Amino acid sequence: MSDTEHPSAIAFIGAGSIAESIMSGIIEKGITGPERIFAVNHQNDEQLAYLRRTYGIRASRMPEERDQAIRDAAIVILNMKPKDAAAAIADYRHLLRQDQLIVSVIAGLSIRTIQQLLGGAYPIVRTMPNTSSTIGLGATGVSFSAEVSPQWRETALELFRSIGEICVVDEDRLDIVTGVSGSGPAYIYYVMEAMMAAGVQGGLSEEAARTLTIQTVLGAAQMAKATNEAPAELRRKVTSPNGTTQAAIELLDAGEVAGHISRAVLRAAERAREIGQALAEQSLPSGKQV
Ligand SMILES: NC(=O)C1=CN([C@@H]2O[C@H](COP(=O)(O)OP(=O)(O)OC[C@H]3O[C@@H](n4cnc5c(N)ncnc54)[C@H](O)[C@@H]3O)[C@@H](O)[C@H]2O)C=CC1
Ligand SMILES: O=C(O)[C@@H]1CCC=N1
Repeated sequence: MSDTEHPSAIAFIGAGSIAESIMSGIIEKGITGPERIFAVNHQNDEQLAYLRRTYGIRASRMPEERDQAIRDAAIVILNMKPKDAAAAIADYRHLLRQDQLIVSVIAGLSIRTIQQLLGGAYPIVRTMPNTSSTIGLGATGVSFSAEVSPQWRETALELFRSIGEICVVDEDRLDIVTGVSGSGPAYIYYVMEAMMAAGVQGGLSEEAARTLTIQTVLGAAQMAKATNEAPAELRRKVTSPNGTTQAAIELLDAGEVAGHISRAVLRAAERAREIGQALAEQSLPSGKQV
């Protein structure tokens, strides 16, 4: 998507980890010029200065500049924590219009609740990206409200496609997308931390343990993608009968690690649902806190 085809200005409300991942990815891919990107956060001016310096975007909490930028934006991306969503939407909804595309990356927050908080049938793209979007290797689940036109759908898909792989799913599947790929990078980092620590414990330098671990994870993911073989088959090829891998896997099996990982993914999905339910209740007049 070139700047001339889609000269849309994009406003990020919330300027933390995931906002930075998405904006850096779309700038890196040349989706839109950094001068067309605006970001605002709650109170961290240092973070906004960092984003201006690092990416050349516009970022400010000055009311005039902020309000104008949000009004001018064709696409507004909501990037705050679930607990802050209701207050943030209340702060900004007077600036938003139904001819803008509202994108949410907020875990659990349903399209219905967003529309309730906005007070109208705004076109909403609900997504679940991940932080690997920073380097164009994100994995994003996407679903649309009925109000999103085919043209807006394509624009949103191109936006997220430019920073990685996308899967369009029914909205009720976004919680399990959160469990698998939204939170997913953290599980892989968790395994990497343990592999590196063991490498050092076994006598490697930190640098060697880090290099070998990163390359191993990268190579395993690339192999799965490039060969299209099932992970179980790829694992079989590493595992010599009665060899080192078998010894390691037996230990993992004894600890029911695969079951724990599956349960962890499902627990993350369940947590997304809980967050969503609390937000839905909170959006009602006598709502409770998330
Ligand atoms: N970090 C991740 O890997 C992913 C996060 N998400 C979702 O993204 C959202 C943000 O997560 P992070 O970036 O990790 O959080 P973060 O804490 O790094 O950033 C949140 C941002 O929201 C801003 N904010 C809060 N209230 C605001 C308000 N009233 N007006 C303007 N800005 C406001 C904060 O100032 C901060 O810049 C969450 O809802 C999370 O579910 C989704 C996918 C992956
Ligand atoms: O931990 C969280 O709640 C967010 C959603 C997916 C990744 N980070």
